[in-house]
Amino acid sequence: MAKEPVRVLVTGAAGQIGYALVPMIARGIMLGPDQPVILHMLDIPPAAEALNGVKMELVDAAFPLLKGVVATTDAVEACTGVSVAVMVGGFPRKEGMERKDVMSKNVSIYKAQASALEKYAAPNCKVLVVANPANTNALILKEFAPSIPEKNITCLTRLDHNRALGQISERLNVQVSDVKNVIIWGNHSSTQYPDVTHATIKTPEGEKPVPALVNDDAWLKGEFITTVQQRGAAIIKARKLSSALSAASSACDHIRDWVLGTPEGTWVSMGVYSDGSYNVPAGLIYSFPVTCSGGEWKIVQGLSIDEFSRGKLDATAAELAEEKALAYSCLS
Ligand SMILES: NC(=O)c1ccc[n+]([C@@H]2O[C@H](COP(=O)([O-])OP(=O)(O)OC[C@H]3O[C@@H](n4cnc5c(N)ncnc54)[C@H](O)[C@@H]3O)[C@@H](O)[C@H]2O)c1
Ligand SMILES: O=C(O)C[C@H](O)C(=O)O
Repeated sequence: MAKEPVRVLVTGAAGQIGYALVPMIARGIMLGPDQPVILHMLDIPPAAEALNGVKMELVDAAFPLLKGVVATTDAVEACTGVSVAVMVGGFPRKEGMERKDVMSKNVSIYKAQASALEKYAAPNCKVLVVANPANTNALILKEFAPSIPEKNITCLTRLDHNRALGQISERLNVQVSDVKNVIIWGNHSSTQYPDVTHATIKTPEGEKPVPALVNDDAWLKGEFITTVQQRGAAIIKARKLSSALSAASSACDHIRDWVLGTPEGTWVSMGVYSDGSYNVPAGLIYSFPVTCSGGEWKIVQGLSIDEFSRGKLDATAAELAEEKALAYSCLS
């Protein structure tokens, strides 16, 4: 029997990530090739005409899984009945800015949209915040939507996770699909900690640890980390626009794994509400290694954390605590 369509919200849908993301959702890349979808696209009035153009293109593409399109500038209409909400709406940084420089504009959007989601989305709606500063926008959304369970509010660090996989694959000249279990800890910012301590490569002789195969601690603790931390800035420098196709693809990966589950023996990185695991202060949205099953994520427990890693985990947590304080000062 054909499945009932799922309503998926994309905010900022007239923007560049939105333009890459909505066709991926309509093709089944986010929720699976047998899951029909109804797309809800929200943007602001100055972008209404462009948004309508995106809607026209979705109709023209005749996606078999696409059962309807709502294109609106009304947050209530956009949020009504959605089971997945991908929050991309906001303002991207420009060259030379840090992601937190867009804080004051973006956190107020997330405070306002929290209540529309809380009141009108389907019960158990899964929320993914993409817009920067992603962790702190997600935290503000959580705090101003107290009836949405905290486990349902997440932010995107899967792009950083995928960037780390890509860097290891290039360095070792192996297929990216053979690299797994990197970790992004902390903030989607230049203090994030891309960690390969527990990462492995699939080889004909079985799984081998990445640190032993790379065999260059200076690179792993230096250039590898800064390349991943600075990749967003490098894309902005090259494109004069922030990453879009990789962000859209990673957002699909994030929701797909959350809804459909992670493969056995594999974890991914998600920004989730900290419960104090790994001595990360509770009450921050922090990126952890997680596995997903039955539509729920779970933080991977018991990984060893050496002194180098401990310092990095704490530094990015400290930045998130600062961002939280700054966000509240912007809202007051
Ligand atoms: N977490 C990540 O990995 C990641 C990756 C790439 C980009 N980003 C962030 O995603 C966001 C979007 O990036 P983009 O390149 O698509 O930007 P963009 O400027 O092309 O698009 C953003 C869209 O949001 C809309 N918008 C603004 N305020 C809104 C509101 N209140 N409600 C609904 N829509 C609203 C704008 O009109 C615009 O159409 C930025 O904050 C960017 O920094 C995050
Ligand atoms: O870096 C940015 O500002 C955009 C995005 O967060 C990215 O990581 O590409």
